[in-house]
Amino acid sequence: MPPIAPRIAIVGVAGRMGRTLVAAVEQDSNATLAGGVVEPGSSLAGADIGELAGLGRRGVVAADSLEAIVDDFDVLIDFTTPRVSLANLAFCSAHGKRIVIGTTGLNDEQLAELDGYRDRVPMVFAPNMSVGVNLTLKLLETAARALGDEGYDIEVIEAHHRHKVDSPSGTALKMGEVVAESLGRTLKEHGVFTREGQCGPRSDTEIGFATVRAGDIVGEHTVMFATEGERIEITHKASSRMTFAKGAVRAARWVAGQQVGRYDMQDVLGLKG
Ligand SMILES: NC(=O)C1=CN([C@@H]2O[C@H](COP(=O)(O)OP(=O)(O)OC[C@H]3O[C@@H](n4cnc5c(N)ncnc54)[C@H](OP(=O)(O)O)[C@@H]3O)[C@@H](O)[C@H]2O)C=CC1
Ligand SMILES: O=C(O)C1=N[C@H](C(=O)O)C[C@H](O)C1
Repeated sequence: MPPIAPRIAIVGVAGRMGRTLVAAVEQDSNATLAGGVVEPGSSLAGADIGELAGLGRRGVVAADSLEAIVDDFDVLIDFTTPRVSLANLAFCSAHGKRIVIGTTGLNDEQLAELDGYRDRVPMVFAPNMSVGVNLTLKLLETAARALGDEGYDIEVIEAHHRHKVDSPSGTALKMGEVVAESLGRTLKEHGVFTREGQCGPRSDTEIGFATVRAGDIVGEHTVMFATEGERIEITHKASSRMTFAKGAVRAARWVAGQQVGRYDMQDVLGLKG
C-alpha cells in the first residue's frame, strides 16, 4: 500500500522551483513536507524552509546533505542541475527512496546514466510537470500525424526568463521529439538548432528551434505548422511556476505507490496509449 501522505523532501529548496515546491507540498493535504536540502556549504543551511519560501516558519530546517535527512522522507523532488540530479538519483537508489526529477539540460551521456536506474528506482523524470503541457503533447501528436507529411513546415519556439541556463528548453525538445516520432523522423537527423548568415532555404522535413531569453518569462512554447495559405500554432503559456510544482507533487504522490521503473508525466496523468 502506498503511504497515504508520502513524506516529501525537496532538493534545491532555495531555488526558484524549490521555493514554489515547498508551497505546493504545503497546500496538498495528501503530502507531508518532510525536508529540504541546499547546496553543501550554503549559508542557508539551518534556515526554516517555510521562511525560505516566504510562508513563515514551518519547523522544517534546510539540511546541506541528503545523508542528514535520509530517515525523514519517502520521495525526493529534485529541480536542480543535471550533475546534482544524477548524484541524488544514485542516493535514492542506494537508500530505497523514490524520486521525481524535473531538471532539464541533460546531455546524451547524462540521459543514458539516468536511464541506467530504470530497473533500480521508482522515478518520474519529465521536462515539464504541468498538466497543460502534457495535454499539449497529445495534441501535437495528432497535429503532426495529420499535417506533418502534407507540406507543413514545423518550427518550435520557446521563451523563458533571463536566468535559464539550458537551451532549447527541455519542453521544446520534448515537443520536437513527439512531433518527430509521430512522423518517423528523429531530432538528431532533422532538428535545426541554429540559422545564421547565408544558411539557405529550409528543407521540407527539418524541425526548427528558436529560443528567447528575457526578463521574468515563466515559460512559453509554441509549435507552428505552416504551409502556403495557413498556419496552425499550438501554444502553451505558463504564468506561474505553481503549475509545474503542483504537477511535481502529484507525481510524487503517484510514484510513492509504484514499483521500480522510469516514468514520465504522461504515466502520472494516465495519458499514455
Ligand atoms: N520539469 C519542469 O516542470 C520544470 C523544470 N525546471 C528545471 O528545473 C531546474 C531548476 O530550475 P530553477 O528552479 O529555475 O533553478 P534555480 O537555479 O533557481 O534552482 C536550482 C537550485 O538548486 C540548488 N543546488 C545546486 N546544487 C545543489 C546541491 N548540490 N544540493 C542542493 N541544492 C543544489 C541551487 O543552489 P545555488 O543557487 O546555491 O547554486 C539552486 O537553489 C532547471 O533545470 C529547469 O529547467 C524548471 C521549471 C519547471
Ligand atoms: O527553466 C525553467 O524555468 C523551465 N524549464 C523547463 C524546460 O526547460 O522545459 C520547463 C519550464 O518551461 C520552465
